[in-house]
Amino acid sequence: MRNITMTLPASLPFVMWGWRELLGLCKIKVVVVMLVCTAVGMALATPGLPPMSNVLFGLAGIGLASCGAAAFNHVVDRHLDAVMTRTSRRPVASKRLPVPVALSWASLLSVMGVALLAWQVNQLTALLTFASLIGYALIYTAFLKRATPQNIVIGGVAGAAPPLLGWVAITGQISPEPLLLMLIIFAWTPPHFWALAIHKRDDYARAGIPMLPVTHGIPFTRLQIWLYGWLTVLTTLLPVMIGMSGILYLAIVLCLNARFMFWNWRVWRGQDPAAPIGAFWFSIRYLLGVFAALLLDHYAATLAW
Ligand code: HEM
Ligand SMILES: CC(C)=CCC/C(C)=C/CC/C(C)=C/COP(=O)(O)OP(=O)(O)O
Repeated sequence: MRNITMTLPASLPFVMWGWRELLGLCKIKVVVVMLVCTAVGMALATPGLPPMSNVLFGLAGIGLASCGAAAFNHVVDRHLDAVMTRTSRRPVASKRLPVPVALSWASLLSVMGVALLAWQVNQLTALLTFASLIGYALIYTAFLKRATPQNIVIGGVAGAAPPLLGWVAITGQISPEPLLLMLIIFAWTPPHFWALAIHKRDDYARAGIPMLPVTHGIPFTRLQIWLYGWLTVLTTLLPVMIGMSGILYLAIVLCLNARFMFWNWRVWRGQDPAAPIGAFWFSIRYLLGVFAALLLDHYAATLAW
């Protein structure tokens, strides 16, 4: 008895420390934004409210699988992460968390996420989520990231999947509308990431990762951000063109697009060294804004009926 009361409080800090490190593998903030995009995909899939059990189990399963994918990324990239200042303090890169523990955690989250989707949502959502997981954790992280400056463009397909996953979790089938939402995130990924890559160019060069600013230089990357920025803006107009969203969405998105392109223009001009990191942070608020506008417009139209 005495032993138990002694060991329990003594082991508590270890347990707490362990959970903090394990959560640190999950890229929680990125996953939360992905789940917002997933939830919007779910909402837009049906005129009224989507079935609550599909929403809850869908978000839980997709969230767990995304955290699992992020944890695999920490394991696969540990040697690269250790070299870059931005990532060197990560749990596996800094050797605070042993690789087998991180691998078990990544596998547990991934299996739980995909199994939950197959069991409580539908097979197609489970399959597409599994494909996104493999796309990010294996194809992007283990191969593309080290192989080509187009890594994030191709790998962006996996990151762009959340609205499709959300839609399929409700309807059980793939339709053009969620593919269009996916296209918005796909086009947005290069301005989102390359802005950060310009800011952290030396980090990527030191780690030998062929990101665009390293292989083709910063002026060329600035131009690509400007061009992909315009492509993103065009994709955000497609929901209106196909009658999926209305005037409220258009009004909000025009304002967001003006601000987004102002940041991208500042990056393109290349006169302000703080512009790339500013554009990176704005890109996240921009994406959240576009998806919030889709949601708002959808429910405003439903209420008007
Ligand atoms: C292949 C596609 C993508 C690449 C290469 C990429 C890259 C990155 C990188 C390198 C960071 C910095 C992370 C850090 O400092 O820990 C970041 C941050 C972030 N990304 Fe992305 N990203 C991608 C797709 C996405 C998608 C699809 C979303 C959401 C739908 C997203 C949302 C975010 C958010 C919210 C942050 C800020 C995290 C924080 O505050 O710590 N990203 N991204
Ligand atoms: C199931 C599903 C939807 C999976 C998607 C999983 C997921 C968390 C994607 C995030 C995209 C992202 C942050 C890429 C950066 O990786 P990086 O290795 O280039 O960045 P880093 O250097 O910060 O690790």
